[in-house]
Amino acid sequence: MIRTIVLLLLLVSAAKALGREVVVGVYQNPPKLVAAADGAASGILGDLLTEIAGRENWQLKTVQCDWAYCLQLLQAGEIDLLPDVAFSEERALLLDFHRTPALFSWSQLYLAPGVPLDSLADLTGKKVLVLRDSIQQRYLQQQLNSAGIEAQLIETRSMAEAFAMVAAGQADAVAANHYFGRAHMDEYQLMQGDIVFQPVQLFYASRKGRNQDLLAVIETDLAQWQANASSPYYHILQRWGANTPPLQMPERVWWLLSMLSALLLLALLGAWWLKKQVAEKTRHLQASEERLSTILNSVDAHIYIKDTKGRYQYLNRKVAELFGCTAEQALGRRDDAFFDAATSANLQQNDQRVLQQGQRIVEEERNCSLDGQQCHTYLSVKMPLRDAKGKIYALCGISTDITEHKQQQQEIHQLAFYDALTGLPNRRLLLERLQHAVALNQRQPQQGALLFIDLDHFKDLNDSLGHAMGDKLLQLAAQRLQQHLRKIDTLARLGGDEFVVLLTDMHPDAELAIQKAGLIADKIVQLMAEAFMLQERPYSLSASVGVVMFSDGCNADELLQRADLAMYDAKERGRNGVRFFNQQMQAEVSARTELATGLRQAMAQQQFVLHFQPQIQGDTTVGAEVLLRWQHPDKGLVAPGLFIPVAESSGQILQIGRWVLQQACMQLAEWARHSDTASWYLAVNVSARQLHDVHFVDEVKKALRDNGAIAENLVLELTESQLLQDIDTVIHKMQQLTALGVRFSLDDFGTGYSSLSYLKRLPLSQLKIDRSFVRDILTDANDKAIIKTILALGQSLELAVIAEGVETEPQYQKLLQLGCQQFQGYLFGKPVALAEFAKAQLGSFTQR
Ligand SMILES: Nc1nc2c(ncn2[C@@H]2O[C@H](COP(=O)(O)O[C@H]3[C@@H](O)[C@H](n4cnc5c(=O)[nH]c(N)nc54)O[C@@H]3COP(=O)(O)O)[C@@H](O)[C@H]2O)c(=O)[nH]1
Repeated sequence: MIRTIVLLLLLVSAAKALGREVVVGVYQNPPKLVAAADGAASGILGDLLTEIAGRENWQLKTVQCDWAYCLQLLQAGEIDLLPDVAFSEERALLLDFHRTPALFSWSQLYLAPGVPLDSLADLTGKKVLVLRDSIQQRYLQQQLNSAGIEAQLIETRSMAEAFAMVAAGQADAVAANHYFGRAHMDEYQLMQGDIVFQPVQLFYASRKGRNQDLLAVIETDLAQWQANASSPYYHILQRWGANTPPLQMPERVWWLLSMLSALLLLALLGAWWLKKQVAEKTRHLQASEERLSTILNSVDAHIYIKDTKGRYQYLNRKVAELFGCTAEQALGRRDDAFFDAATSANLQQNDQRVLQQGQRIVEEERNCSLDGQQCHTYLSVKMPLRDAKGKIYALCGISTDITEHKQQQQEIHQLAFYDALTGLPNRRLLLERLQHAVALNQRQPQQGALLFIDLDHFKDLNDSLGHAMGDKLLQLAAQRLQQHLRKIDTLARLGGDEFVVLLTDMHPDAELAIQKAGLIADKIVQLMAEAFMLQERPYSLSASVGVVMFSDGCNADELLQRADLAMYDAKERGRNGVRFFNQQMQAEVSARTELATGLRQAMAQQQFVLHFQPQIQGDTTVGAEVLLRWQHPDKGLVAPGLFIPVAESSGQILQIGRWVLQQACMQLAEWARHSDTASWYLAVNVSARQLHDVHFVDEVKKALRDNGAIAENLVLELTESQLLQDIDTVIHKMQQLTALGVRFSLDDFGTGYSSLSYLKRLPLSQLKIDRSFVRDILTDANDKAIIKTILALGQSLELAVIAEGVETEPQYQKLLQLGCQQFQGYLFGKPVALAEFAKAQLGSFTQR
């Protein structure tokens, strides 16, 4: 055993004597590490290693490399030791270190002259040189990243190169250990910056698990030497100018480092807070973007953004639906990808007004799909979008589909201004156009005319063939008229069977214009007289036309009223003709209007009175005709011929007739109470309007009932003309009343169409020979013949016949001779008030 130990000791000492080869990496980092001219390791750490190697009999073999390469060689195990290696946890995974630091060092920034640098933030935009793979590089990069500072870190291979580059103005600063910086800053004329960072402990390092023995020796020596101020350690430090005690940091460095750390902490806190704010803002933005998107996609409008080239940059759900694709598919495409050529050209034109002239426009756009099949109308509001400098970079559009609204508007317009049956303009549109034409004519007289057309006896068609056929005929008439008019003329339907033609620009010469209007009116009468085919059968009617020419100071309403008057005049003159308006018509209308007003007052103020004219048979008064008079406060007694026609046309005859019936029945009832007069009857005139009124029968019944009159004593006088219309209804009404006992007399007999066929159907009691025949009975053989015929007719139909207008004894005698038995006329008594009538008829009749 002892021999073995001795042997080992001998081997160790032999090995020592031989000297161990230690491969050392050397790079230039003065004064800490320097490669001497012969390649030997020098500088503080080189000399220390040489001192230790000398004592331990190590043969140092140096390998020159730059820092990064040296580190690679050490990790690869190709060198045994590398001085000047700062400790880090990361490196400790790959390398072994001794425990006692060989040196303490820190890093500082060295600056080109004039570069201000008070804090890390000042590095923004600066170029900073760092040794490649150095801990300064890693540290600075981390700090800059976490503080969000954008500085450019540029790698270099050596400190000397880096200092030279800053000196040459190629960079703003260089990060270096303070040993190198202090030793070289003056040489390169750089300034020491206030930023101090990363204090480090420097060691000799070896590849993990390889040279523990070497590191153990270094550890022992360093520990002993650092504890002894006269040791080689301090000599070497002194030699390389590192006079300050290297084992502790200078106070300023600590202070600076603390400040830096505090600043860093603040910066980190600031960065964290900023990050939080940004995250929060981003969240808010995202949330509000989602909200906005939800809103934009829910609204019932098409919202979009187009760039200056008309390419879609944004579109909401409605637009995507319209295009039939997703929003993403539509982005970047132009309108010509979705609309037909005309639409996209129009859209482009509108867009250019916004994009080039910066206008905000509101336009109605009619957009049709690519195939032109689907067209919609939009109300589009488009406005330019500008950047911070006011330059237009896009447009934003909001388009609302108003197709339905437009259609409704069109329908409303159609309903408001056009006649539903014929499609012609209605009264309102006619008046609008007429007002316009009148105004134009006043500025530029070109002569215009208004033609009022009314179909004659149109009611008969409705009554006989039904309203559907009536409507059909109105449509055919409208078409026929329209075909013969110019495009600039207006044909309107006012309602019922009334049409109006507005003719403008007829002729500057008034005479010629009147001629032209007359020709057109005649043509219309001809056109309407041509048969219409209804249910495949020809139906003929006629029309009456009133014409008025535009004249000074006459407005649209007045013109229409005048044309209407002229048309009525045409009707009164036998229909199927044309009448031009003249002032006399106007005067008649004014008089009629005045009269109608007077009649209303007369009724209200009980100004009507009844006169009675006797009717004679043999020598006896058998009854009387009731004749209406108006006791006018100014004009005296007004005869019915002057007001009955107006009462008829204004409809007041219904009220007046009711009153007459009531009064007549009252009188009948009164007479019935006295034996002398009990058999007297009263003949009451009934107007056409009354007879055709639906309440007529009831009103007669009511008058009889109200007054307790005997129906058999009431004679109602009708005229032949009243029986032309709606004969069946009239017969039915007469039958209802004759069933009660009421009698009917046919007045003015012989003047109208005395048709035997209807005479036989009518439940009549009496025929009344018109006084025009009686007047000339003695002189006119014709009249005499007519009277004879009427008397014969009455006999054969078993009707009583009464002659009216008997004024003279010879007339009376002649009538008696011809066989007439009943008479009425001035010969027997004029129509007089009741009192006078009673006085005259009760006793004095025989004295005539
Ligand atoms: N609907 C109603 N119509 C009425 C009513 N009262 C009258 N009338 C209508 O007015 C017409 C004119 O009536 P009047 O002016 O009263 O004339 C009557 C007689 O005065 C006139 N007459 C009678 N005898 C003679 C005569 O010998 N010579 C002569 N020149 N005239 C005479 O005739 C009129 C009566 O005619 P008629 O009715 O045909 O019998 C009148 O014709 C009615 O139409 C009324 O209440 N309601």
